Amino acid sequence: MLPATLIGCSSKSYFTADSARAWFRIVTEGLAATPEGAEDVFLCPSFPLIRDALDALRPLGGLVGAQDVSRFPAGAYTGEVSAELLAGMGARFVMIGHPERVKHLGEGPSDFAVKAEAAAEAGLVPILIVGEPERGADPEQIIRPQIDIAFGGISSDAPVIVAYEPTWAIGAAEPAPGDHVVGVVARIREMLAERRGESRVLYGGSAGPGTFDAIAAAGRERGDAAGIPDGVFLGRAGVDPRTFLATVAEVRAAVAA
Ligand SMILES: O=C(CO)COP(=O)(O)O
Repeated sequence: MLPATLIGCSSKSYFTADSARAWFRIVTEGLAATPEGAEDVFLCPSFPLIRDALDALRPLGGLVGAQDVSRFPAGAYTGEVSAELLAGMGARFVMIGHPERVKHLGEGPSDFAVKAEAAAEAGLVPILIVGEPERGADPEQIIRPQIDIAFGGISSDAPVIVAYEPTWAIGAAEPAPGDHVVGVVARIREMLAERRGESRVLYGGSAGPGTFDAIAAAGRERGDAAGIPDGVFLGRAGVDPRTFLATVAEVRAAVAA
């Protein structure tokens, strides 16, 4: 079973050994002081930090994901990190389809499909990042194929997470407007309802304190509960441990309200 709410951070390539140590210390202290611990929290750090992330978060019920996975099985693939290794270590998630991997590493939909398959085969849950590349592009037309292609090779029973991250809102001055997010998340849920397995939908893209509240308020205003995501997926803001803790507190309060 996937947690009902998920508040996560992809630390991308931001952490140094020292800043990661500080993050784990501050975040685990903060979460340990809450009744929920880390039961709704996950971190996708760089590969070398996966063990530290597991040691820090798992005792509090938190989950750990990887930012990428090899398309190959364990074997003679120098530099690769197999899904089997990640799963065996205790990781639960693998990010797939992030626009930064498209832009900087030339990945595309066929890579995402192969990686989702490798992940699911090892029992890892793919976190598929979807979203329109430019402001104004039709999210409906873009996201449906992203989901269909990436999940085309995995069983309909496999659990999946979709993070709605419009490319224009990643690394931007502000997140996508709440009203826009609500409309797209509701559609993504309809697309995922065609699958048999469990799914969660998150929002990411310059998310931080205030983002989930704004989306939830827009959802209530539209009377569209299905448009409110199951949580948020932070980049930059989450790399600051105190901002991450503030976001966790905000989402928990909003969900409980
Ligand atoms: O890409 C992201 C998470 O996957 C979001 O990054 P930022 O929050 O830094 O825009």
